[in-house]
Amino acid sequence: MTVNVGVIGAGMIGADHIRRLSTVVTGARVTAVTDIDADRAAVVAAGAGARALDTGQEVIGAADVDAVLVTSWGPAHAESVLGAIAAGKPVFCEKPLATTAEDCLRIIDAETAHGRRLVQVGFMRRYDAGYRAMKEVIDSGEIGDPLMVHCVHRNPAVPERYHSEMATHDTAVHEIDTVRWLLDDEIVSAQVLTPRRTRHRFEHLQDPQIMLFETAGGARVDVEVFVNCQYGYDIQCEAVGETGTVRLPDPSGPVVRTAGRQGSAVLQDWKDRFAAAYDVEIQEWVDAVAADTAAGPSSWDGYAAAVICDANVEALHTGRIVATGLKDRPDFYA
Ligand SMILES: NC(=O)c1ccc[n+]([C@@H]2O[C@H](COP(=O)([O-])OP(=O)(O)OC[C@H]3O[C@@H](n4cnc5c(N)ncnc54)[C@H](O)[C@@H]3O)[C@@H](O)[C@H]2O)c1
Ligand SMILES: O[C@H]1[C@H](O)[C@@H](O)[C@H](O)[C@@H](O)[C@H]1O
Repeated sequence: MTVNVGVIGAGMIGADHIRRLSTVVTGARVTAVTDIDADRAAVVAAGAGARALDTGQEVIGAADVDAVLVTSWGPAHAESVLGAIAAGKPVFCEKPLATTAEDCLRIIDAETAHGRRLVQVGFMRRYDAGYRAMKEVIDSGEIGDPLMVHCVHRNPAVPERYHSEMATHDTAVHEIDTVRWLLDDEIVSAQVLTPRRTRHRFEHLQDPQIMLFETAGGARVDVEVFVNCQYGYDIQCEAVGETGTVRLPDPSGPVVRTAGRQGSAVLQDWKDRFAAAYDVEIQEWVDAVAADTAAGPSSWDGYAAAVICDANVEALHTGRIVATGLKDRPDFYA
């Protein structure tokens, strides 16, 4: 079966996923594309041999759309996801699932009422080979119960529009989801420490930030977010267990020795770092849709990320330890 995909939002990641669906992934084709920028939709649709439609609702309702991919701006996600659920169509939504916890809960209610999972959220690190290998080690029990996780998330630089709350919502959200998944544990509190700020930043930005999380099981997680580190895109993660540790492997590249030094390049762009993970993520989504099942990060994971991010932003502004106050996970998402 070929899955016909309709895409809402033809910007940077939307166009990249359309390319992926058209040329990398097997078993899918893009049939319809929309964007509030109609010219952009027309260009991107033409490149994929698809139709450009005027609205997201038209895409969702189209007879030649079996499944929907939402890659518009975050505040527009909830409406499209709710529309797809109402139409009974599977939907892949780039993160965030929605920009408020209330909207995430509306999606959970709609999906639960529908009776089976339709939604997958775009937390692509769960599809990265290195993180998957880490999870296998943790799940095997080889390092004992995990006690601590140390994470580093560094970007070379960010534009002026990037503000202090985005260090949580845009950047650390990846670690928030990844750690919940790696440990199969829930984050119950958040705290943010604010070191001396780098000179290499726009004035309004608190950079770096150190985020401290506690899980329901008592593990402690620290995340260094440093988005103007200058030297490259650097993602690190180490889980420390009772009898050993496991560390995320660095992307491999040739080691060059010359002029009395040895070294290898540091990636500069997050798109390169996770390109393979995006491929696996979208392939697995298409395979699940074709098999009439759903897998991967769920609406519940989208809700949890939203609530934990909100608590973390409150922690940043108040300097306090903030309880995340997540609801109990419904059996539907067990
Ligand atoms: N998982 C990841 O690593 C990852 C990476 C990048 C972006 N994202 C997420 O993907 C989403 C898109 O990011 P981007 O970088 O491609 O942004 P972008 O600004 O390049 O693209 C967004 C596009 O959506 C369109 N749009 C906005 N509202 C719309 C609506 N209501 N209907 C139709 N089109 C609409 C805009 O015109 C724009 O073309 C964001 O939610 C972002 O957080 C996730
Ligand atoms: O939107 C981007 C993206 O999510 C990257 O993966 C992250 O490293 C950046 O900090 C963020 O700004």
